[in-house]
Amino acid sequence: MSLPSLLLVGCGKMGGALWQGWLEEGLAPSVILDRRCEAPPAPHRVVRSPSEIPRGFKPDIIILAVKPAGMEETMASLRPVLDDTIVISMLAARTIESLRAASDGARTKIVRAMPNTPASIGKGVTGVCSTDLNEDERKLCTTLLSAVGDVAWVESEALLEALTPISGCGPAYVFLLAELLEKEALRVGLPPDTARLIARGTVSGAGALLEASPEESETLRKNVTSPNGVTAKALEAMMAPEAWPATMTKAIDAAMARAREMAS
Ligand SMILES: NC(=O)C1=CN([C@@H]2O[C@H](COP(=O)(O)OP(=O)(O)OC[C@H]3O[C@@H](n4cnc5c(N)ncnc54)[C@H](OP(=O)(O)O)[C@@H]3O)[C@@H](O)[C@H]2O)C=CC1
Ligand SMILES: O=C(O)[C@@H]1CCC=N1
Repeated sequence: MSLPSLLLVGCGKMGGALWQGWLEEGLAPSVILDRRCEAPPAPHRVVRSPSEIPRGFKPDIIILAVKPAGMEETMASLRPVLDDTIVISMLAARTIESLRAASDGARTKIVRAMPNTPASIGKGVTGVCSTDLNEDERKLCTTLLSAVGDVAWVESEALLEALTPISGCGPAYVFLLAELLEKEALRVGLPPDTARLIARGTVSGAGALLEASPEESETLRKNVTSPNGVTAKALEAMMAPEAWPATMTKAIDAAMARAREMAS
């Protein structure tokens, strides 16, 4: 598939995950700008600073994946290549308005997106929002983002902010579950190799079943829970109102509050 020329700015945890996912699909960015990126130089070009962007290189789409606090500085350094581009910002908590202000009057369309790291294996979920794009540009962004997983366009930035603690942060909660299961496996006496194998295998197997099955997650949970059996006892502890349900609400609220702090 051929795509417009792509400049990936920031190739760390998230930018690197997108890059890996795109590479698998044969959609490598033309140029990657990152001070540390260790990506092999072909088929794309890796540069360490905007001054090293090849003369004459004209990106159509710029993927911004730097830390939120570095947004203004990065946008200012990109000003020479910003005109007539679509900037897709992956930054948490930075509004379209702030990105537009940082673009210093450039003729650029701004898209705000919230991906997640399973993009590196084509299993990401990306929320997207923009009011700047025409139909073709929207399709183009969908093509690019759907190469690394599912894409959900949302109507407003408020909704993008609402999905950030669910899907953007969500993989961390699942990895924490794997960590905790492994610790419990060790605590109840399993050898380390076995503890690791069964904890990771359980989380990844359940995720794969969830993906493959048409059933609701609730049904899949109930399928494991034999009446009056052992799972029921474990879930009684986890599903008590003050346990996981309350913790999850508290966690999502805390993440949203932090995003509001970072935006101000
Ligand atoms: N990690 C995740 O799971 C997710 C992250 N995001 C968003 O993605 C963005 C990036 O996060 P993450 O990948 O975790 O961060 P990282 O710090 O891992 O990656 C950012 C990379 O960009 C480099 N960089 C920053 N500014 C410049 C610059 N001006 N010139 C060259 N290189 C630069 C950084 O180098 P250096 O370290 O030297 O500054 C670093 O290598 C954040 O805004 C975050 O909100 C969104 C969804 C999920
Ligand atoms: O933790 C963060 O701020 C970023 C945004 C979503 C996932 N990581």
